[in-house]
Amino acid sequence: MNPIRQDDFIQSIADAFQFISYYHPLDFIRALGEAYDREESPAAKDAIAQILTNSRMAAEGHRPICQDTGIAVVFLKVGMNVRWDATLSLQEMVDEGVRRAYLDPDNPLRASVLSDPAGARKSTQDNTPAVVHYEIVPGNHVEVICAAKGGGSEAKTKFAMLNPSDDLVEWILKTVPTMGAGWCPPGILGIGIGGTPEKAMLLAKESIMAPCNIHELKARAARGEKLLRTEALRLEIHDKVNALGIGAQGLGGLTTVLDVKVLDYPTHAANLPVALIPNCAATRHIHFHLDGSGPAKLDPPKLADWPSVTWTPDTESATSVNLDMLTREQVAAWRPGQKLLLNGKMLTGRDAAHKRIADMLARGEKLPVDFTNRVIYYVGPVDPVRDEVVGPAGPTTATRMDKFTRTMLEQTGLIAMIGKSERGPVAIEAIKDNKSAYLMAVGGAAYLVAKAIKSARVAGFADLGMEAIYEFDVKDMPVTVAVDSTGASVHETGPKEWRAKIGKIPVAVA
Ligand SMILES: O=C(O)C[C@H](O)C(=O)O
Repeated sequence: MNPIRQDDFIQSIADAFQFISYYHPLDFIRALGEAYDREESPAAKDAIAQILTNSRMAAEGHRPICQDTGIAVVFLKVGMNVRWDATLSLQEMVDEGVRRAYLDPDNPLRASVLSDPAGARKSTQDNTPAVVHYEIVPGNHVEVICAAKGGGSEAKTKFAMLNPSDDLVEWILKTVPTMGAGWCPPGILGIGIGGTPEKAMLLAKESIMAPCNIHELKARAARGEKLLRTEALRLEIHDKVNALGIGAQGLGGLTTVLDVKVLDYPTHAANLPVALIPNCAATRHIHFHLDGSGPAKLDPPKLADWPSVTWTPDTESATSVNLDMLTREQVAAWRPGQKLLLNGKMLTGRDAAHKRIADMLARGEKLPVDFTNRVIYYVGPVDPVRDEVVGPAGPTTATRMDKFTRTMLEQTGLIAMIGKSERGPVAIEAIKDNKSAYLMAVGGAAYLVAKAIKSARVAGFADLGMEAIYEFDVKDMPVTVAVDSTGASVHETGPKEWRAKIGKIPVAVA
């Protein structure tokens, strides 16, 4: 075997991260297309239609599926007979590939990675370092898996050290509803069972690198074939989680998970460790081998393989809203589930901007931006290229902004918010008290949403990069009223309604 050349390895990593930024795995797209066909909840079906349309647009335009282009995760299985023609370490080579991919001038990806996580939280600018997992295996080639894992789904990771006599499925069915919709369902659940706590976590992450194939398991079960314990668990958890009725984007519906993956490992007699890692609607990973014959060749999928679903704004039933003339009375009149098309100017801000605003207000300082009668969009966009005004710009998880909501509504003049997923009790109380509202856009439909943005400028906190405050001018940006001025929330009513409709399985729900 020829040695693996440093530049071939680096180029393969760079190509892989570019490729997965705009191509969903086809198995995932097929599973999502089948979920769309099956879905009976109108709100969930509309959300899946946006995700599918966005996916095809990203594949066509070679622009990111999601504004959160992820943290780079790489699994390497290195054959014991592999020889290298390289001077850099494996971590350094992976990081150089990630750097090239994320700084590619044709399709720059978002720099989401921050150093000093418990302190200054400063962008590393190029999304390095990657998180690399190594295994040394027999053989003379290198097997590589590259995944771009979004922060919203990582945030919903769960771990428990159960007692050996505890019911693992019961724990999962109690836990999934507590994860809300911030992990952007429909997606995949990865479950790692056994080993030690860190081993269970790694198994859960590794499990979601496999293709969606639960339909094959179902077919085998229907033929009466005997399934392995882990395969039977996959089927049981898949059906029972979907029976919870959480649905796409937590709006209530038939499909919450497209697949469930399980990997296990022997464990100590006193322990039953279990890790749960969800993968979002922007599931992105790719697998390839290197054997010294050159860089990896990645086959682009054909657009004809995407389901023929095309979402367009519903100008007939949706209410057009002029943000430039918006009044508190109009906001108070919106009702849960109402579809809106937003027009005019909005401000943006997410985690770092909210923290800084709260700190400035506490010190009695003047903010750089006037929020009076304005709407804020929780987003961290990708930088624009060519004729774009902004890159993909889908919503970020709103619950992280809950603790700032009362301050924003009562001290800045803000009148409404846009994000994704549910709001927690603290935010809902603040919304009710201030007769405000919370609107949701579809997480994972970032390129489609960005097409509604007609101009963008940084309005404050420029040093925060993608977390700066922007002003967007939008035309027909699609959102749904998720919490109205009375505190009614579609994320509570939707899943409850669909759980009752599906409701055949007696499960313990938190
Ligand atoms: O960082 C983002 O833009 C989104 C994040 O992945 C989230 O889902 O909250």
